[in-house]
Amino acid sequence: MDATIEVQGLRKRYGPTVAVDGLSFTVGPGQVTGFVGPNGAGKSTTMRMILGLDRPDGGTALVGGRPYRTLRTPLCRLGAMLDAAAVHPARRARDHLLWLAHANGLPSRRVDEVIELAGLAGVARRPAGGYSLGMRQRLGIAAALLGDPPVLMFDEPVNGLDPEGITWIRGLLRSLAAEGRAVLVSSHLMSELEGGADHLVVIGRGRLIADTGVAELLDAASGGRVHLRTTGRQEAMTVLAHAGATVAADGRDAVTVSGLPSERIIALLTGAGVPFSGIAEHRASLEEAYMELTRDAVEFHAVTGRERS
Ligand SMILES: Nc1ncnc2c1ncn2[C@@H]1O[C@H](COP(=O)(O)OP(=O)(O)OP(=O)(O)O)[C@@H](O)[C@H]1O
Repeated sequence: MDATIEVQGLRKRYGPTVAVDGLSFTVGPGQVTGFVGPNGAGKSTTMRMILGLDRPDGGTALVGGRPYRTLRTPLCRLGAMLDAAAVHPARRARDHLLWLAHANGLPSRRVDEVIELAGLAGVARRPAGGYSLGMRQRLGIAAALLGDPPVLMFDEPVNGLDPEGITWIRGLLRSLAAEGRAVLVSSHLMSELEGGADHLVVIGRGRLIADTGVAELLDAASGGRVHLRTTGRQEAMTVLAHAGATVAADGRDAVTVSGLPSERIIALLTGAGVPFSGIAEHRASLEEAYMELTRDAVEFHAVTGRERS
């Protein structure tokens, strides 16, 4: 079976609210795809439709080429965590997982493997009622991994976790993708995906804003800007502007230059005898790139928020 999720023209409306508005994207194997958008953008609704928990008003969502509801061994096709595991407080993690495994025809041996994978070995025999949010997230992830599925989907898995938990999840997602699986992970905070995702599907107001590799997005957002440190700021600005660059003073002894590559800037300044002590190409952060992409969607939400109050 293909390790893919294919969403095509997906639509969902709740009364007057259009939650998902003609969304199409593909989640491919061997990479972590970040599914990003502001609060209310439609991420959870899309994931519920992929899992067949919500019926689309239009469009299709396929897991390995088939609708989730038609899969004969769904747990072995797609593992998902939409909420931190909801477990009876008196039930132990191991028993919860054993019950899930047996209900799906999976061996008890697999339960011990996922307990190990999710880092729950130390607490698996304690009642879940005493678990922290982080431990419940790990239990949800263990359950998603039970069927060893080629496709994984996690809704806001790092929400509320401490830095150690975030680092752990990031590593886990990367290793799952390195095994060739398709991994879709949602977040409303781009910073949570920095260093964790290879590809991004960005949505706003239920619509696709960007479907792009992380590297391409960062290159585009970096915009060829160069930071220059110089004691001859005015002179540097004149020389570079004359050569066609866009220049902006940046503090007392620095200039931001766009429109010229660094080698050309160095050649021009050296030729004109303008001293400079540092030159660095600007690298946008993922957060910066995301803010740029979603500005319109966020403005929309700010307006509707005011209208509601
Ligand atoms: N069951 C529902 N009934 C009515 N409206 C809903 C329902 N589920 C979602 N919505 C609305 O649909 C829109 C999309 O919500 P959704 O939860 O899918 O967004 P999200 O991107 O997952 O947001 P968040 O990052 O806050 O989880 C929102 O306006 C939300 O209020």
